[in-house]
Amino acid sequence: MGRVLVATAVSVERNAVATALGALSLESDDEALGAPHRPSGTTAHGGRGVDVLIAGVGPALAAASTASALTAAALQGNPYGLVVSAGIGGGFQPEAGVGSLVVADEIVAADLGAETEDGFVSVTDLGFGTVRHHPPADLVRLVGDAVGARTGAVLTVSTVTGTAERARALRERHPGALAEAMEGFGVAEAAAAHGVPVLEVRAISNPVGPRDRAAWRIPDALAALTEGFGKLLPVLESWNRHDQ
Ligand SMILES: O=C(O)c1cccc(C(=O)CC[C@H]2O[C@@H](n3cnc4c(=O)[nH]cnc43)[C@H](O)[C@@H]2O)c1
Repeated sequence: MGRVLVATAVSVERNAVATALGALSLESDDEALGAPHRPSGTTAHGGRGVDVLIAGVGPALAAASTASALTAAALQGNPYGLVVSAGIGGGFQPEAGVGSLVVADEIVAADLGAETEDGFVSVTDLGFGTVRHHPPADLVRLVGDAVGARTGAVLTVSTVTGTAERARALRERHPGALAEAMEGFGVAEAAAAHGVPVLEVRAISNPVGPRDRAAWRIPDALAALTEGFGKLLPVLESWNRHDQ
């Protein structure tokens, strides 16, 4: 069975996933969400071939951290067979309510492009690179069913949406979007560079829209993440065994 790398952004997310694995131990790490990121000593090693990495906030750091972990594992002759970007995220309303889970069927770099007089133009429309990755459809369906999550596009943004206007603009450009977060596309780029499939799972902590940081329900979302991973792990294990 291939090993699984779960890339979270911050320690509370790593801990929420590691709790589901029974792998919470380790480095005493009291970093709160929003506190400075400490990149060292950040991996929880689950007994089930699953490692949970604190990859950092934002697509660039998440990509660099994930690529480093994938390269190190490959050089050690023990490569990963699947990468999962996991954590909390903003949910587009009313589809993705606070406390619910979303599984990405598409991981989209939503602000990678150029503003023009005629609106936003993605880098692919400018002739460069890619702005979307697709997790394996069978895995998305299996995981969505197992954890009771909606499946749809999850947007990766470098700036958390803070106005109704921007939320509306994102939904107009991406009608299938259920959630936004800040790391999925970076994690997916690293996975793609290594030829490894990717999945993204988000527990919704806040609505996408006007900024109201006090209303973020982070503990509820982290509890949903733990519960979701408890149900998801057997699916990953069996998918790895049978479908790789
Ligand atoms: O309060 C702020 O201004 C602020 C600015 C940047 C980052 C944060 C974080 O708390 C990190 C958010 C962390 O969680 C994910 N997340 C959660 N909700 C959202 C959202 O609505 N839009 C984008 N990302 C979100 C994200 O993946 C980060 O890792 C706060």
